[in-house]
Order: sequence, then C-alpha cells, then structure tokens
Amino acid sequence: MAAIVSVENLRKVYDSGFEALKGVDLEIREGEILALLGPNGAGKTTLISTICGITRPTSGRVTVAGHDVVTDYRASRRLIGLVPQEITLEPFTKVMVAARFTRGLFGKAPDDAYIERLLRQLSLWDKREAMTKELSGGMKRRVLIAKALAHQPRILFLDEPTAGVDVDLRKSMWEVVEALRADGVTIILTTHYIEEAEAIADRIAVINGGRILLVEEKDRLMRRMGRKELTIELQCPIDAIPETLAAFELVRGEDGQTLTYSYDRAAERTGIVTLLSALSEAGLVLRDLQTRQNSLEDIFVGLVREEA
Ligand SMILES: Nc1ncnc2c1ncn2[C@@H]1O[C@H](COP(=O)(O)OP(=O)(O)OP(=O)(O)O)[C@@H](O)[C@H]1O
Repeated sequence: MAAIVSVENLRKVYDSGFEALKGVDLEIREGEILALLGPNGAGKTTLISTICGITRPTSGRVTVAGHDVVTDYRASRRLIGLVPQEITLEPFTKVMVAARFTRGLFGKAPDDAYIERLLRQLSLWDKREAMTKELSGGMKRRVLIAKALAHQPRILFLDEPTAGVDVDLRKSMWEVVEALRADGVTIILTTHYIEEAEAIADRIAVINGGRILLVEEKDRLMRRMGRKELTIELQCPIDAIPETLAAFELVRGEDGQTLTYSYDRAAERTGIVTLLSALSEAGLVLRDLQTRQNSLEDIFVGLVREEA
C-alpha cells in the first residue's frame, strides 16, 4: 500500500521551549486504520495537529498525498477530516446547517443527499434541526464527526473519539469507522481504550516523550510480543517453589496455591511439557490449568514502562 501521509524527521518545539516532537518519522498507508497510542502528554495531539497544518513544525516535513502541509496548506487540508479531542461547536447552530457549512468551507459544492446519508449513518438525522447546545455529549461528538466528514475527506483523524461516550454509542461509532474504511478512507485514531484499538486497527504506532517507539502491523506485534501465561492451580498450597523448578521462573500466588508460568507463544518450544513433568517429579499435584494471552494493553504498558 502506498503512503498517503509522510512525516519526515518532524520536530516541534513550543514557544515555551518544550520539545513535544523529537524527530518523528511516520508513513501512513492509504486505506489503513492506524492507531496512535501513547500516554498523556506523549505528543499525539501535537503530531496530528501538525499533519493537519494547524500547528507549525519547527523542522522536518509533512506531506499529504504529495502536498506539503506548510507550503501547500489548502490542498493538503482539503483531503483531511479532523475530529478534535475537545468539543468545539457553535451552540446556536443547527446540526444540518453546521454540516452543510463545513462542506462549503472546503469549497465543495452543496450535496444535501450526501449530508443526509452522513447524518443518518451517525444517527443524527432526527436531530438535524436541533441546536448543538441542546444535544448530549455523545451526540455532540457525533456532530463533530459529521462536520469532519462533510467534505468527503480521504483521511480522517479521530483524536479520542470515544472519550466520555457510553458503550452503545462507542459501538456504533466503530461501525461508522468500519464503513468508512470500506469506502477506502484512511483513518488515524488515538484512544485510551486500547482494547478498541486492538479490535479495529490494522497497524499500531506507539509514541512516548515525542518519539515513535514502534510502528507495526497489529497482528505481527501481537505475535511477536504477545506472551502467554499458564496459571497452574495446585491441589495443596506450598510455602516455596521447589529448587528443581527454579529454571522455569514461576511466580507463586499469595495463597501459595497458584503458580504462573510466562512463555513466548511464538517460540517453537514453550517448555510446558517439560514443566508439567518437572512439577510431577517435584510431587506437586495439579487441580487446574488456565492460559491467558497478553493483550495489546499489556504490550503497550510494558513498552512505555521500559522507556521510562
Ligand atoms: N501550546 C503548547 N505550549 C507548550 N507546550 C505544549 C503545548 N501544547 C502541548 N504542549 C505540551 O506538549 C506535550 C505533548 O502534548 P500533546 O497534547 O501533543 O500530548 P498527547 O499525547 O495528545 O496527550 P493526551 O493523551 O493527554 O491528549 C505535553 O507535554 C504538553 O504539555
């Protein structure tokens, strides 16, 4: 897949002297869903704002479909829809009017049939004549999405789109994202709900302290870093792990009745068979066994902690 957004050695130093981006390189592929994960203050919003041409880079270069976001701002911005983290809406503007107006801002010819389809897809059609101040927080968020999509952008940035949104609405938002992907729209999202990123993203980028730590296909990342845990429940509690089992680096539960073994699920030999016979040789009787797969959240927390 070709890159639609290309970020080269991007640095951003704010007027305060704070360096929020420290040489970021990133290629966003056309048609993909890229989840940008990072702890608070990592630089996600700064990166997105710079790609969208809202924040000026200190050095480095960003192009969107070949257009430089600084020297060719209008052409690049027209291709982008941005759903900001903060809710910024004119309180007295009606939903339909807001969507139509935003489309006009980007120089697109009016297309009420498209706006209607969009509002229906976002379950806002019934509210089209309502003023934005009369809407709930979740509905306001959907209006932001409608406004971001009103000019039919090829790239959509969603900065924390589901913050403060209830479970049902979150689900319906992800359905909208899936439908956009099916239409070929490239989607970049930041979210603190890592399990959502795990479910929906094609690739994961992790940013911390203004640096990209990794960019990788989600499935590869899960295979590469996804460790598995085997929890062994014993028939009787033990005070200490027998010496003969030291090599397995087991962790004894507080009750003395469970032992946890971590292994690399990608490895050819997991060591489980050897472990089980060593347990039996040590005279331990098993009551139950359970396995658990590392989630993207575990991987993320591990990566960011390693950096700290
Ligand atoms: N206008 C500004 N002036 C000075 N520093 C800023 C400015 N905007 C952001 N920063 C700083 O830059 C760093 C990155 O902020 P940014 O908003 O990009 O992080 P983020 O990853 O989006 O965080 P969050 O998950 O909390 O939204 C933070 O330390 C922040 O305090």
